[in-house]
Amino acid sequence: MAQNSSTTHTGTTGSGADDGDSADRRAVLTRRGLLGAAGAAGLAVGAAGGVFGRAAAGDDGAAPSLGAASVPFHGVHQAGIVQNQQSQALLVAFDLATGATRAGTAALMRRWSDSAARLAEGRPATGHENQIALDAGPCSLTVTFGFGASFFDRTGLAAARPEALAPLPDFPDDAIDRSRSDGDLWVQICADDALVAFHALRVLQQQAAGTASVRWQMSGFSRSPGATARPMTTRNLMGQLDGTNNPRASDASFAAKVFVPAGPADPAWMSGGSYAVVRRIRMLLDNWENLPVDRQERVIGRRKSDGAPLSGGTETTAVDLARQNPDGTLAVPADAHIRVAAPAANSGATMLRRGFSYHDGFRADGAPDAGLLFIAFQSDPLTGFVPVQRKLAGADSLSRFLRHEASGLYAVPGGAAPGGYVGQALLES
Ligand SMILES: C=CC1=C(C)c2cc3[nH]c(cc4nc(cc5[nH]c(cc1n2)c(C)c5CCC(=O)O)C(CCC(=O)O)=C4C)c(C)c3C=C
Ligand SMILES: [Fe+2]
Repeated sequence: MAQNSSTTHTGTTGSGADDGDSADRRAVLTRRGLLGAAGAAGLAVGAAGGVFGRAAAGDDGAAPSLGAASVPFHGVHQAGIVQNQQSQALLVAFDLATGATRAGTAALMRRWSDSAARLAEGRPATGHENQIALDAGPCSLTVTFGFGASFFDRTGLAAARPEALAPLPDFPDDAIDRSRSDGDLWVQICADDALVAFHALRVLQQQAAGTASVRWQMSGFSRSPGATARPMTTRNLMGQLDGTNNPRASDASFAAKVFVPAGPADPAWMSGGSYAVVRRIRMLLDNWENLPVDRQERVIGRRKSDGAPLSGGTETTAVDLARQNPDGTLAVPADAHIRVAAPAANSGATMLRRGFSYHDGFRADGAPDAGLLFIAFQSDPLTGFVPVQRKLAGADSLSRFLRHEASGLYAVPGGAAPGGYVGQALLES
């Protein structure tokens, strides 16, 4: 089965996984044939990096367009994990209807997978087509499906529930709203166009009718492709470059850290899959913005302007946690986020962070309801997210500026082959 890595997405980086060095694996599509010239002209500049960034020409010499960029749905792994973050994300959890059967759930996963594959190619959905994305190409749409712990009880598959899907522990200072957490099914929809993403959401919701209904939904965003003079790590709403020290697909240990291996230790249906931890983390932005920049930098352990570690060098220089200032203090403070979260401080715990910013208006006290939809993919949350968050909750100076308000953990099965559907090996076992 092919890897689903072909895309013309050349925008901002942030997840670290599908970075510039994988550009040669990308199929370069041009806007011709997918979009009308007039409507796409503006988009073409942004997607290619155009006058600002890295440009790539199509086989007819035309610049590839943002709209025409596509990520195949089918592959060994589901799409939406290793690809660069798109500018738009819709996260949605569904609960199965009372009386939903395993067969009915399997039929839903088949419908959803068929639609996700069609939409990822820029084709209309079968049934429930609402024309919302009528004039657009696929815009790097990815749809990623996951199963929550409750999914297994509801479908009579309790015995198949992986140990790794044990409920996340309560962490100190968590303020979790259960109505916006968990869920039987989780769907991550990402695209470089808000209408394309919403179109996919509506199609999936309508195709679920009678089998599953929405439990919660959250909307996130990241940098738009072409917004910066060169492709670079995206910034979060605290203004920091966020994603620098993510594992890279070129790292020898990348697959072992992010994807479930084939082998007796893990369920066969999870082979090539991953576990997604989702946390809605509100930022106390008024407090944060009142902190002088040099103190903000000591909270994270990196320079705000360019992301360089306080131990010296540039953004990509390896952090030297032992380095001392001339006065003998640690260059990267003992409670700095990057020190407390580092794999070296957590028995090698690693995860692929692929979060999105959110902003949902303002709270009664005038503070923005805004922060990070933290999403982390890993081969085992019990050796990935859990120990790191346990440590952060107690020792990270960034935690003074954060509130964890919603939480979810989902088994994200491996990708589907053409003609198959996500979760087939589990639901037909
Ligand atoms: C449990 C895991 C983590 C949570 C929750 C988390 C929240 C969180 N992080 C930032 C901002 C930054 N994080 C950075 C690095 C970083 N963060 C984690 C883990 C969690 N972060 C790790 C493992 C790392 C890498 C550490 C390393 O090895 O260097 C950075 C620095 C840049 C980078 O490497 O990405 C920033 C900035 C926020 C704002 C936040 C919650 C809202
Ligand atoms: Fe972090």
